Amino acid sequence: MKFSEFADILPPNGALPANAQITGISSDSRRVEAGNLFFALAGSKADGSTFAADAAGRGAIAVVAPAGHIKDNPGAPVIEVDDARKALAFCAARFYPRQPATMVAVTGTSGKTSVASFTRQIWEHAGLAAASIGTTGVVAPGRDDYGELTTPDPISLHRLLDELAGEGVTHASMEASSHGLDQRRLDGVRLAAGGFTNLGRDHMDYHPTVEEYHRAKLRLFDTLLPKGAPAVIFADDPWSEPTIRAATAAGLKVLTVGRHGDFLKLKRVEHERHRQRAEVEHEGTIHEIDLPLAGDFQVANALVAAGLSMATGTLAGVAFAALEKLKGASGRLELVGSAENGAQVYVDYAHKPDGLENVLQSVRPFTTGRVIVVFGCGGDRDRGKRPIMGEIATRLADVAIVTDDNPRSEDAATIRAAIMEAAPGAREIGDRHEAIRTAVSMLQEGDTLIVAGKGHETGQEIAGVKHHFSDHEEVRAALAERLA
Ligand SMILES: CC(=O)N[C@H]1[C@@H](OP(=O)(O)OP(=O)(O)OC[C@H]2O[C@@H](n3ccc(=O)[nH]c3=O)[C@H](O)[C@@H]2O)O[C@H](CO)[C@@H](O)[C@@H]1O[C@H](C)C(=O)N[C@@H](C)C(=O)N[C@H](CCC(=O)O)C(=O)O
Ligand SMILES: Nc1ncnc2c1ncn2[C@@H]1O[C@H](COP(=O)(O)OP(=O)(O)OP(=O)(O)O)[C@@H](O)[C@H]1O
Ligand SMILES: N[C@H](CCC[C@H](N)C(=O)O)C(=O)O
Ligand SMILES: [Mg+2]
Repeated sequence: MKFSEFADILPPNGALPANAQITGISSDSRRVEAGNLFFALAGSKADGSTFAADAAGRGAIAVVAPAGHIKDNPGAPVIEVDDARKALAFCAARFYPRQPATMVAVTGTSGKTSVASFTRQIWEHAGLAAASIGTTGVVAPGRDDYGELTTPDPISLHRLLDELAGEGVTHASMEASSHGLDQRRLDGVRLAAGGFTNLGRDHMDYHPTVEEYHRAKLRLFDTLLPKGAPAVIFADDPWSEPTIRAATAAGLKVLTVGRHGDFLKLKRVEHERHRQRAEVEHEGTIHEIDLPLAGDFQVANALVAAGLSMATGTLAGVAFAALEKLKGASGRLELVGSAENGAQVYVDYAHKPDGLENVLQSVRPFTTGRVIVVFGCGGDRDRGKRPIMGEIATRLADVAIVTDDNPRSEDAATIRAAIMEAAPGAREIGDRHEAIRTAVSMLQEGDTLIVAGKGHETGQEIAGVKHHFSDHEEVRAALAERLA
């Protein structure tokens, strides 16, 4: 691709002719190849500008950097821009030009993975070639790839979107994490609609205040979506109102869903252990929906997904019929097995205060015995949530077992101690394998066990090393041991 093809994104540079061939785009000097445009990004750990000479040495044709960051001549032309991350996102979208024709993004503290997956499933039910992109990876016709980030970096994202479009995918739903929005990872995506689930405490290690965390999420509505595009907003969250206000001010077509919703109004819901029966009003007609999923929060996720599919052209009847066939995303209040006495064991991805609170509350009405929870908190992540989650677990569960969940570079015992401080009466069993075995061995008739925090994950990261670990496998093995 010629440099001139980026003319509306990058300013001209006397040292770089308009017909210079750009062979690729990179934001990591270690991966630069001859002829690549290198984007020097100021990150959380390093300033990419310090690697400009390294990139030039590997053959970078030019370095795009924030104004004033590169002081010495790196050995390649320097192109200064106001916002290097934004420039990277747009250049990536130009370099990998194809995207599925209908793209939607969902943001919120909890429920993004579920909504992205449900939206894809509704589209599939409607006979469309659909994909979803998020925490659990990429699902599309003929693909089920594991992912590393919730919102991929712009280069990987646009390479992926281009491939998907090339494979015939016309509809795609993606998760917009607050990191992704803040770092402009999806600025170049041509979005048709956006969704909002809820807002709670999360990533306080990255965003200084909850208001700034909310503002990062709002970029989806006030910056990324084109005027007039539909914004499907869950209406029953404390943060719904400010989100609706921002989306309205941005000129979006606000469609609210939930008990306070106008577009999809939840009139009545009956929660059962493994399903929910909901009555939803749409344009004056009441639809009865039998949602085959555990967890009352899934009704909210299903409504946002239905709203996103309908806002992009799926007929109401088709969307509602699809809800009755939904499969939960892996590890989202997923029933993994039962003990011989009927006690049930769920694996759930709750790793934030709101998520934990929700999941423990959801199973209480169907638990005649005790609610038992095994959980921990990740290392190198928000430290403030540790005591909060300890308090929630002891308040809402009858038995709380505090264990490890990806200590990463931190001392695992210190993380557990911070949780235990606010969890009087909780048991501490650091080894997650042991913690799950102990919890399964204590199951009595009527009990429900929630193994929280890892969901679909297949590793336990300790001191920078990822060890294979699956809550699903551990639960199954512990249940088998009980029977043996
Ligand atoms: C804190 C954070 O979000 N970091 C992300 C960010 O890295 P960064 O820009 O801060 O990188 P940095 O290490 O400071 O380096 C700055 C720049 O120098 C470059 N560099 C560095 C070294 C070198 O030798 N040469 C070089 O060019 C780097 O490539 C980078 O461009 O941009 C990178 C590329 O997009 C991401 O891979 C990286 O994600 C890290 C691995 C991460 O753990 N991110 C998590 C926290 C995250 O993003 N999570 C969200 C939300 C999860 C959820 O709740 O669902 C997600 O979307 O997954
Ligand atoms: N609408 C919701 N409201 C509250 N809690 C929810 C909701 N949806 C899911 N949860 C809880 O949050 C956990 C994670 O759900 P999900 O993966 O769909 O969210 P997410 O926003 O993608 O999370 P992450 O940012 O960690 O990827 C679930 O296992 C469940 O415990
Ligand atoms: N995307 C989230 C996942 C956290 C999952 C939990 N198991 C943990 O390790 O804290 C993060 O990287 O912060
Ligand atoms: Mg997710």
